[in-house]
Amino acid sequence: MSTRTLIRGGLVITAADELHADVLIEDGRIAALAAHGSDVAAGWTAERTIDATDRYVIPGGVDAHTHMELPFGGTAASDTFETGTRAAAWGGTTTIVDFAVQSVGHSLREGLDTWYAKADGVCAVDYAFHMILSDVDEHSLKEMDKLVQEGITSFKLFMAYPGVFYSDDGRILRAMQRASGNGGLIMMHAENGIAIDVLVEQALARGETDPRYHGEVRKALLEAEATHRAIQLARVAGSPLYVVHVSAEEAVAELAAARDKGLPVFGETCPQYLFLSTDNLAEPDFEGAKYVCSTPLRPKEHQEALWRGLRTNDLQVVSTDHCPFCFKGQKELGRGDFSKIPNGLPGVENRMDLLHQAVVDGHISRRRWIEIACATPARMFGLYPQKGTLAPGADADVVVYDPHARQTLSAATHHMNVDYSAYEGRTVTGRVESVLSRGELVIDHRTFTGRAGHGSFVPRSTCQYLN
Ligand SMILES: NC(=O)NCCC(=O)O
Ligand SMILES: [Zn+2]
Ligand SMILES: [Zn+2]
Repeated sequence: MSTRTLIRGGLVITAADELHADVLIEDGRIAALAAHGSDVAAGWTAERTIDATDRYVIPGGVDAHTHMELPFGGTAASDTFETGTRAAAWGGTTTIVDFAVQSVGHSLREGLDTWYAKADGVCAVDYAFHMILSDVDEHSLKEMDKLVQEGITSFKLFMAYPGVFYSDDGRILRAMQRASGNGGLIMMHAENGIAIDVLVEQALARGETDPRYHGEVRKALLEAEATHRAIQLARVAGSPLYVVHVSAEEAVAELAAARDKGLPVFGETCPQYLFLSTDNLAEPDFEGAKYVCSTPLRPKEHQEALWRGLRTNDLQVVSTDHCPFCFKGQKELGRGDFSKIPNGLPGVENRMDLLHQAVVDGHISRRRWIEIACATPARMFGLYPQKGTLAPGADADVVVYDPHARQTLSAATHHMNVDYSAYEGRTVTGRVESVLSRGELVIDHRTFTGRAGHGSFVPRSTCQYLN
């Protein structure tokens, strides 16, 4: 049976356009858009009408970098696929791309099947997977081809974390060569992990154990060096490259120089690098542990380069790298030794609001907000135009957004399964009011009306951002 929903009276914003239009949804897809008051829109009827007067009507957010339940440092990220996708819905994100993990000594298949099982039947919104390569060998290189066919079209490699996820340059080059043949996109955690481990050892030997030293040893120059090296390896392999969680001004400069040469090199940053800094890492009484992630938070001066990169398109995507660990019992594992603090910050619920605040603050335009948070991640990872835009035929993943509401971000009110907010007490302008996922209301005027299991796995095509 056909179900029709009408969203009346809002300002529709996509990466390409802003239009005062009504949106007709039928059978989980956008059926049509028509100007308010037009004969076409006036003729529409529906079982359900949502009043979006004085509201924005925007595509559901696409968060291309999350880690639900990621095992890390002897513990695991505290959001499950159930709690994490519910929090995503609250924050106006209707698609996540999470990272399935290949463990050393195991196949990609085993890792991917573990992630399918974790997510199956529990997600509130749609999800897709990238694959983390931790053990590049002949077998896993062949498996990459099969995964691309299966809709897992991007592969993350780590120049950091020796002994865990780390790949040396030879393995990275081989994976890039394979990706250049099968259409996969290589995503890079670009930090010189071998050098960082030396600096960690030396810092601890000097008794420098507080969280702030996490930021000091993970030097901006070592992010820039790894970014430069990854770009050169990708050139040699003839593959495109997407650098994840860029935080250092010097790394942005490497990306900009590569892009000036016309190379297919892309960069992602995250809200924590745009809004937080080493000042947070230096908070007393071990509070700085809440802000330990890698790449690390940088001194405030780096933020302007990130905003500029987002405006000039040297950075294309803002994802969260959502990887929450509770302060109690998880971050605390690193009391007395910063290198034992599990790395990662919560944020899947906050991204759309923080980026709207960036619109209010004049860093980016409204359309650029939608471009970096919805449209480009969808195109970068082969989900467009099913996701990331509002156009006939697209999935009806729609957010009704109140641009005037004021809210104070806090662990007391957020829905992520983590006992602190990285943005505690920060007041932002703008708030998600209602959210549809494939035409189903999952947030209805600030009430969760979704269900675990509504979210489906979405196979992806290859990168659509190259041309
Ligand atoms: N980013 C972070 O600190 N934790 C998650 C793992 C990663 O993305 O490197
Ligand atoms: Zn990473
Ligand atoms: Zn990550």
